[in-house]
Amino acid sequence: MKIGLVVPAAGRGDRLAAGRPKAFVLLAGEPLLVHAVRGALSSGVVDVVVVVVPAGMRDTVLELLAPLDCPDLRVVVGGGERQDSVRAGVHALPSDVDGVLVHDAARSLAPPRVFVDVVAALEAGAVAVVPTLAVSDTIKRVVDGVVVETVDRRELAVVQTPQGFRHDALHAAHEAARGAAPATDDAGILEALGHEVRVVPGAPEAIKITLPQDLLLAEVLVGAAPTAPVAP
Ligand SMILES: Nc1ccn([C@@H]2O[C@H](COP(=O)(O)OP(=O)(O)OP(=O)(O)O)[C@@H](O)[C@H]2O)c(=O)n1
Ligand SMILES: C[C@](O)(CO)[C@H](O)COP(=O)(O)O
Repeated sequence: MKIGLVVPAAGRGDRLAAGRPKAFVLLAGEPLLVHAVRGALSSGVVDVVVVVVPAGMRDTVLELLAPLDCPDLRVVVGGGERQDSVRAGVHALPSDVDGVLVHDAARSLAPPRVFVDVVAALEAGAVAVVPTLAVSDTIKRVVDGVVVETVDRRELAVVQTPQGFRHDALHAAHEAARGAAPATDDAGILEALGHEVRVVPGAPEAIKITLPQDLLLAEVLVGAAPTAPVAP
């Protein structure tokens, strides 16, 4: 399959409040976006890269990503919501792409193994694939300050990116969702149309860097990453 990668990186990062758009905040001396794209390329499964950026940042991104040797790099400007940015990215893909990986710049430490697993599921025939982790806390539904239910966490999953889709299905779903209330992930848009969404194992280090404490954790995780292959 020919695989396109769409990286939404056009968010403001209000919750991180780092004084610049989040994708350009430094982690171990490099922008979050560079970590995210490098991780995806290391998987060896990506043929085309579309990065979706804030207005005015196109040249900066081309310069930042030049050393990574992206196979076919396109940079487009995003929209007001994540969903608008992903749609702009999907529109920038060449029509001969078969499968699409949508991967948040904010999940900078997603390991190459997850990209490989998501693409393998697409190649096995899935229309939509998400990496998930089990929930480790007890989860309750709370209404007006009162617990109304303890949810069975065995049925719950934390959902990450990269999320993988058949190109035609993702394009059609994003078109159908134009103008609707924004979804928090792309799989949700396909679910709403009745598509089956498969799961593969996520990765604990693929945290979404959202709050200042997430960036601190990411610094620790980068420092803990092995720099050489680990002997069996
Ligand atoms: N209009 C938007 C909003 C978000 N994103 C991207 O979507 C990913 C997940 O979004 P989130 O972590 O919520 O980022 P922000 O919207 O930047 O965060 P905040 O809500 O704190 O401003 C990020 O890589 C972000 O850059 C985007 O491309 N376009
Ligand atoms: C797509 C996502 O990363 C999956 O967990 C998440 O839904 C993005 O959410 P955000 O509220 O836009 O950060």
